[in-house]
Amino acid sequence: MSTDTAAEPDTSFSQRLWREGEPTYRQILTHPFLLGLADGTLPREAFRYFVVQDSHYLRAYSRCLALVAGRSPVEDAVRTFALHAANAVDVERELHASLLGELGITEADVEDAGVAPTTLAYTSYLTSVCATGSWAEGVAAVLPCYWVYREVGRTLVERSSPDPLYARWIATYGSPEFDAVVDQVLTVTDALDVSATEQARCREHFAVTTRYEWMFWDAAWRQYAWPV
Ligand SMILES: Cc1ncc(CN)c(N)n1
Repeated sequence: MSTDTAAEPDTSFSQRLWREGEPTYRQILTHPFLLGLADGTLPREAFRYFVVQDSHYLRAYSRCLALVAGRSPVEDAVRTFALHAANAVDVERELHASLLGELGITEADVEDAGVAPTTLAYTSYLTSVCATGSWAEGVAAVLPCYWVYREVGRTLVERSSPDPLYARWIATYGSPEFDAVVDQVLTVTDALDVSATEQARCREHFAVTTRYEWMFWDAAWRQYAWPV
């Protein structure tokens, strides 16, 4: 195990990663996009932007999961990430297909909208870490995408939203099925055998991709487009 686990024997690796993202996570919970989603006041245009960009994001994300699966030295983890690359993203794709349909957005509209700056920055970062970092770095980089959404889902699901579309989005991430998917990845994370140097890099990736999660909602809220 890592050289610095002895310093914190009762703290799991995933909990140490979470600490790096926690200040950002607290700001995520009070972001106007999520407050609006929960109370039903989120403008449709912001939600449309989000769903379209998330379609682009998930295409890149499933490739990142396939990269993480292929680079795993642990067979169980190969299976977990390969299944997630196919199935877990499928579940979200189904959600998107139904949301896109109800919002009147076609596949052609998604293509025409193109990849917005924040989506490109986030997916480029993920792809580069998953392709060129160590296996553990890849796991740490993809983890906030699972974990932040689960925590947001858990927080919002009790009160849900008066808007049925927003309620459906909340229900997906607050569901026991999504919970189980995230638990699988946390199990892999806590079994990682990482040196102190690698742990530091993992913590940095976790902090960065948690910030990108905030930025992704913020870009939708502002409908941030290429300035030139
Ligand atoms: C940007 C983003 N981050 C996370 C998730 C949840 N897998 C998502 N669908 N999109």
